[in-house]
Amino acid sequence: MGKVKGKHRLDKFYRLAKEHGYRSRASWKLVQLDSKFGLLRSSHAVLDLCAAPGGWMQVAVQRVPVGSLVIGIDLVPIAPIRGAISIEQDITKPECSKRVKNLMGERGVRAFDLVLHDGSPNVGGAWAQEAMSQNALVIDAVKLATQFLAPKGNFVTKVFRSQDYNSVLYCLKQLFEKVEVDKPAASRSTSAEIFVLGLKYKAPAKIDPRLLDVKHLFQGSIEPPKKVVDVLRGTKQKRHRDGYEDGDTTLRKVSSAADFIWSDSPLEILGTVNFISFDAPASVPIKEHALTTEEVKHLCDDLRVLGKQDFKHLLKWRMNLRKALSPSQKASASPANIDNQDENKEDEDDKILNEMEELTYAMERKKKHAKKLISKRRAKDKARKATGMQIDALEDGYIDHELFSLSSIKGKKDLVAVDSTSPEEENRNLKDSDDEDIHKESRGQSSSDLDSDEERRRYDEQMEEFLDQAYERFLARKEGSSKQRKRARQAYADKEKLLEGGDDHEGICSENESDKEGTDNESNPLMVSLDDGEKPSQEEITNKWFSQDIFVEAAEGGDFEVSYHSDENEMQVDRPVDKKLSLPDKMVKDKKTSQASKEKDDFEIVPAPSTDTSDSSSSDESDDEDVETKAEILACAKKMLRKKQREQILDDAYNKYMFDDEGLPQWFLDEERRHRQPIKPVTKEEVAAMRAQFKEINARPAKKVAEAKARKKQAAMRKLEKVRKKANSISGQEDISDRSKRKMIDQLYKKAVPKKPQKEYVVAKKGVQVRAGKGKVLVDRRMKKDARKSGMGKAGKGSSKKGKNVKAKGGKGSGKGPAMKGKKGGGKSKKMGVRD
Ligand SMILES: C[S@@+](CC[C@H](N)C(=O)[O-])C[C@H]1O[C@@H](n2cnc3c(N)ncnc32)[C@H](O)[C@@H]1O
Repeated sequence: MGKVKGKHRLDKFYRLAKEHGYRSRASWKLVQLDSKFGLLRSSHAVLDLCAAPGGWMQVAVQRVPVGSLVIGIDLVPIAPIRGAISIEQDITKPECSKRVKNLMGERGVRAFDLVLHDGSPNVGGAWAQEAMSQNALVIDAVKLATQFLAPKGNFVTKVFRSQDYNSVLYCLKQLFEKVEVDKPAASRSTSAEIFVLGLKYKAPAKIDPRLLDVKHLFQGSIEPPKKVVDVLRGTKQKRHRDGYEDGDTTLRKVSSAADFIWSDSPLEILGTVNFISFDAPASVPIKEHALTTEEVKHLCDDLRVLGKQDFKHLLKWRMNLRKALSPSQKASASPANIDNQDENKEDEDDKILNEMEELTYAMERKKKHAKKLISKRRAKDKARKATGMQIDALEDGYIDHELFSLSSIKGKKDLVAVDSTSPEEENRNLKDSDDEDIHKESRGQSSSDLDSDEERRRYDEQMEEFLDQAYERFLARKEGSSKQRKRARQAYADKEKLLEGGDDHEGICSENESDKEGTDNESNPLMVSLDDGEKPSQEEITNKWFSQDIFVEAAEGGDFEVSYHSDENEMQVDRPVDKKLSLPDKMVKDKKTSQASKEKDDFEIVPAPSTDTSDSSSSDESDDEDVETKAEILACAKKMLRKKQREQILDDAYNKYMFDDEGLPQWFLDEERRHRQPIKPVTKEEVAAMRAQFKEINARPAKKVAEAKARKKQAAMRKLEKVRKKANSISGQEDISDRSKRKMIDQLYKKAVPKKPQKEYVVAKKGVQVRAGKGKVLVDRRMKKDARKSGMGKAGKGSSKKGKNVKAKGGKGSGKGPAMKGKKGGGKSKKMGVRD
């Protein structure tokens, strides 16, 4: 009867039962039922039917209130259990109830609160027969329960899944207010057993004898409606943990193997039965066939526990077997083909289902990924805003490769389109594309992280500030060099001349462009073929570079001057003296080719700036300057980190002097430059604090000093360790008294620990001069007396060692005693040791 053999028998509950000293693993079933329904804690009298070897009895004794009666009955003797009475009887026999009644009389118990039944008939044989006798035994147990159960008492019985199960339920429902069905975890899923609980016995005055008559009861068993389970999608259906769906109460539904193999609707059979039997004579050749492996037989044993793969396995077995047993049927169209079609359909359904599952999973993954990206981006934006830093364009996910790809510009038209896009349009485009970017990102594509207007503005401001500072530093260094200023002014005038007659320069560019126009229409004008036979000369490159709008506009605005040194092969951008906007020195580039320029006359030759002696000022001075500037910048940067302060600094940057008024007299401009210095956003104190920080960093001990200190510390530790060992050995000696041991140990430690230099107060005699050396403090008499008094006060208060010492010393050297006038001090002074 679904008996488990071999290793599987010794499962978790078997081991647990052993550990807890229970006689059977079945004990755990009652433990679990009791935990769920709370049966035992309120039961003062328990009758356990079919109780051997006594596992349930043990649990009952443990869980019932103290002094309760627990009686166990079984066909076989039960070894004594403390707190329980066991009877050797057949529960189907009338003697059994007599014995119980006698015992009840003896113990003064009128009825039982709980009747348990876990009986299994000891009849080996066919399953159906066994199930029948099992259920008959259940009814015998119910009979006893009706005799001995107190009103509202409970009844627990084990039932085997079979056709009679419904009848048992019907019977119990007549007798109990509530009927529950449960399969505790300790009950093996492979077992057909299930537990039925009759709760709150109705205790009817009269019971219809037919209700407890097995023949009568089981004859009228109702055939439950057939319910076909789609076994291949079984996992999607709601599982009935108790093993039964509503209205489906038949436990053992059997189909013969022959029926299953030759049926036209195998899936229906698999869905309706829970056991495929090989007992019928028609199934014998199937059973003996090589294709019917042990695994198949095992699967047929209980279809309820099978999964989708198992059912597929059975269906495959059926198909193969059909082919093997009747090859003629293979060709015939009807049942086999229909089956095949069915199976194919199922397979397809399966595939679709699997695909759908995979798709949903993939979509979820993508969603998660997109969310992650967005949150990452937000976090970065936040961090950037907090620190006021610019985007690190090289970071992953922030590069729009297309944006910087020249290959995306297919022809001149594209280039014109790029050029002609106004900043407003660009911003609009950026905004429009922002949403798209998010979607792109969510699609896992690389997208550019475009700056917001705010960031662009900040970037421009910072760049301008940087340029301003660089130019101011430059001016500060150059100030005083009137020669230089003169030259700059000269350069400025020359530049104007250059611009006036600069048509040639432009002409070259336009000529070059017009030359190529015909061919450039279809090619990217920004991409130059490397295979071109004629490479552009350095001048051409230079011309092209400086012909860009930005330089022309800047030159027109007088921001800087472009000049070209053909002699020195140097191209230079000169800064005007009276403009703050300047380009860094790096703009001066070395010319690599030494090719002579044909158009050298087109450029004004400006001598390279001579190295001023004031520039080569001492390195100390420049270092100081650097530190000062660095401190200023850092102080400023520190302020910029805070939003409010940053906004304040930015606000202050807007003022009425922002724009250079035109037509102002030169002397006024000079004065302005000299006297109207911008107010720095940081105070002197803040800069000083920053400098102090530098100093602090510089003042940190050098590595070697730190190492030396560490070595010293290590040596001290080693010494202490040695002393500790010695002290241990001293304390271990038995022939020395404790006092002397302590003394010796004290001495050891004194030697080991370096002494702190003690302060020594020296009291001078009147009119005698005393030299106070290192560690000596010169005090007058009054002070000395005060010190002694305070020392005595302490000593008087407590019994501390220190106090005592001070007192003793004070006593010695007090008043007119010899210590005061003593000759030890050479008549000139007396020394008095006072502990800190
Ligand atoms: C599964 S065991 C019970 C285990 C028990 N609940 C425990 O925890 O140890 C089933 C018991 O029912 C007993 N049994 C079967 N038929 C019986 C009957 N007619 N009268 C009494 N006991 C019976 C068997 O002897 C067997 O010991």
